[in-house]
Amino acid sequence: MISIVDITKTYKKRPVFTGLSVEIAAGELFGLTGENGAGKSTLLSILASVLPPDAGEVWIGGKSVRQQGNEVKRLVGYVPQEVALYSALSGEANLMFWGRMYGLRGRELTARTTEALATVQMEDRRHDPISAYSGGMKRRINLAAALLHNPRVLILDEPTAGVDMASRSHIMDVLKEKSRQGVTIVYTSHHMEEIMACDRIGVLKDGTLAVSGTAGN
Ligand SMILES: Nc1ncnc2c1ncn2[C@@H]1O[C@H](COP(=O)(O)OP(=O)(O)OP(=O)(O)O)[C@@H](O)[C@H]1O
Repeated sequence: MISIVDITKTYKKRPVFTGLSVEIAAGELFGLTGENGAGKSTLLSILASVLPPDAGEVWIGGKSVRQQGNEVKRLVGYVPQEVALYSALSGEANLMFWGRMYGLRGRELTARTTEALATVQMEDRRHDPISAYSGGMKRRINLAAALLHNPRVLILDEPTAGVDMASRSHIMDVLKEKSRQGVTIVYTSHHMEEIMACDRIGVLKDGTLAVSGTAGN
């Protein structure tokens, strides 16, 4: 489902990775970890078609992130590390906004918003403005926004950072269920137990990716 072929990325002459390749199968829950600055967010932004690689190619569902970025974005739900929400609007209004951006309208938009709020257990605070949410609640709404259009691929940059333990374990359950339904998930975390729950683990270090196990396992 995701094919990363020999990609290179350099910031101001400092290489983040050189010649990185990996295949991620449909329905796989792939955990990515590594020290601060190892390049996890950079790799995820490339997969989400937000940042181009300097060289190499990434294919998602057979589409090139370089040449078919807009089609890739339709296939992908992306949660960046920074929370991107309108603080004056309620959680529900933020989700409705994102849903419209994904082309959802009318009853479908309302139903998907309600479903996403339930998935991240935020129904009771749906009408409160984002400015009244805790950091963990904002992360949960950000994750809900990525789920709205039922994407085939989820790219999640530390979706549980700042989230309390009970909600983290609920989010992991949601991700495992999505993966069982065939959604391909690439997920970063600094929590070892969350990484260990993945089908395969990739560790980024010194510009290379060491991967445990075999694709499809
Ligand atoms: N816009 C940028 N300009 C210059 N250098 C950058 C930029 N973004 C990231 N870097 C550098 O690229 C390297 C990888 O950063 P990245 O944010 O991908 O790491 P990370 O593994 O996600 O780290 P963390 O665990 O802290 O989130 C770091 O050395 C970082 O300083």
